[in-house]
This record gives sequence, C-alpha cells and structure tokens, in this order.
Amino acid sequence: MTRTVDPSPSDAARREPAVVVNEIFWSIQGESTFAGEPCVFVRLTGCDLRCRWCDTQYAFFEGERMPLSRLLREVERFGCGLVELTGGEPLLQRNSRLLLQQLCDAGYTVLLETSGAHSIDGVDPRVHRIVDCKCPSSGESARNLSANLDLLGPRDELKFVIGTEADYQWARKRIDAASWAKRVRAIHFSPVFGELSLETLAGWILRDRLPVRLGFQLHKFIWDPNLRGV
Ligand SMILES: C[S@@+](CC[C@H](N)C(=O)[O-])C[C@H]1O[C@@H](n2cnc3c(N)ncnc32)[C@H](O)[C@@H]1O
Ligand SMILES: Nc1nc2[nH]cc(C(=O)O)c2c(=O)[nH]1
Ligand code: SF4
Ligand SMILES: [Mg+2]
Repeated sequence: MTRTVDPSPSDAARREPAVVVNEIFWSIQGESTFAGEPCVFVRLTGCDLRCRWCDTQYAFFEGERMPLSRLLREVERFGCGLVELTGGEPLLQRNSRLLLQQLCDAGYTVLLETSGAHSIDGVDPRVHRIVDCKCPSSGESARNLSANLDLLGPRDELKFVIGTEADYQWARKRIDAASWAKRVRAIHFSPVFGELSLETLAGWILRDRLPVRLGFQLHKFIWDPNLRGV
C-alpha cells in the first residue's frame, strides 16, 4: 500500500515563495517623481554593494523570512495604492521579481529602487524601475551594469547620487553621451545627504543648463535624518 503524507502546515509554509524583509513601513515617498506621495515601503535584506555613504546599512543583515502571501496582507493593511520595493538590494533575492508581479496583479502602482548592479531584465513591465547609477565617490561605480541602461523605458527613472564635483562631471558625461532624457520618465541628480549642499548642486545644474531634476531625500527634511522606517 502506498502511503501519502499530508505536509504539515509548517512544511507548506516553508515551501511557499518568500523573501527576507528588513522592514515594512508607511511614509511619505521622499525620492523619485513620486516624492511627496504617501507610500508603503518594503525593504528587503542584503546588499552586495557598500556605497561609502549608504544610509541603510542596517538592512545589510537584519531581516525576517516572510512568505509573499503574508507580505501582501501586511501591505494591504495600509490601504495605500503606492508601494515601493527597496533594500538593501531587492534584485538580489530570488523571489523579488515574483513579489513585484504579485503587487502589480493586486493593482498597486509599484516602484522598484535598485542599485543598477543587477539586471533589471524580466522585471514586470508595469513596475516603475528607479535605477541608481553609482558615481565614483560611492566607491562602487565599477559595479554599474551598462546593459541596464539600454533596458530603461518611459516609466523608468535614472538617478545619480552625487558627492563631489568630480561625480557631477562624471554623471554629466553619461547623460550627454546618451539621449536618456528623452527615453526615461526622469533623470535625477541628488546630493549625498550632508556632504554636498542642494544649493551647490542646483548651481551646477543651472550653470550647465542640464536637463535633469534636482533630487533630494524629502523624508530627511521632514523627520530626523537618522531615523529608520521613515
Ligand atoms: C538605500 S538604497 C536601496 C536601493 C538600492 N540598493 C540602491 O542603491 O538604489 C535607496 C536609495 O537611497 C540612496 N541613498 C542612500 N544613502 C544616501 C545618502 N547618504 N545620500 C543620498 N542618497 C542616499 C541610494 O543612492 C538609493 O538611490
Ligand atoms: N520616505 C522615504 N522615501 C524613500 N524613497 C526611497 C527610499 C529608499 O530607501 O529606497 C526611501 C526611504 O527610505 N524613505
Ligand atoms: S547599493 Fe543601495 S543599499 Fe547597497 S550599499 Fe549602495 S545605497 Fe546602500
Ligand atoms: Mg532610504
């Protein structure tokens, strides 16, 4: 006689696709063209880059495994139509693409914030992909995947976080070289918080008549910039 064994609930839960989550919180979107809008943030654990100025180093290791079904329920509790998947580096996790797809299927406007070091290919086309092109002073510019830039489209945003004038000139060359301004929803030049002033970066952008947006981290002007979960 063949015996079948029903998996216990915990076995079933273990087999369910899951991600490792650092935090889920509800805040005002502080970056991108969606800045100012209420937004649910899902921050995944782990990153393979070490940007010198990273403000989210607490997400490198701390986190809890969460099945996607539970994560979707947690997001739903906020009753908000805008969700951002960030990290850490969300694309490092095997199930992040599935999560993005499920969030889109559930009807959310979905943003993905990614370092640009991992292919954005295969991300659900309904997602707004915000790709951060790492400038030299981050210490991680060797990790930029140039193939990603060719995949950007009209719902996507390209971002340069600028710490020095050399970074600015480097980023400027990159946007001069390609006609990205016409291809993407926005190109952001944002200062490294606390290192370069908005006024200085604004002055350079105006001086050179660059067709970019001055970006900044709105949440750090609303709340204490060292707080987590805002
Ligand atoms: C913490 S990262 C997580 C997503 C992904 N790893 C990335 O780098 O895009 C989210 C965004 O915060 C930006 N960021 C982190 N630290 C910053 C700082 N000190 N000043 C300005 N932007 C910062 C990053 O450049 C990135 O665009
Ligand atoms: N309020 C708020 N807006 C954000 N936009 C992108 C963020 C991120 O860390 O990826 C972020 C964040 O950490 N907080
Ligand atoms: S890629 Fe993003 S999370 Fe990783 S170190 Fe850089 S800013 Fe931080
Ligand atoms: Mg942040």
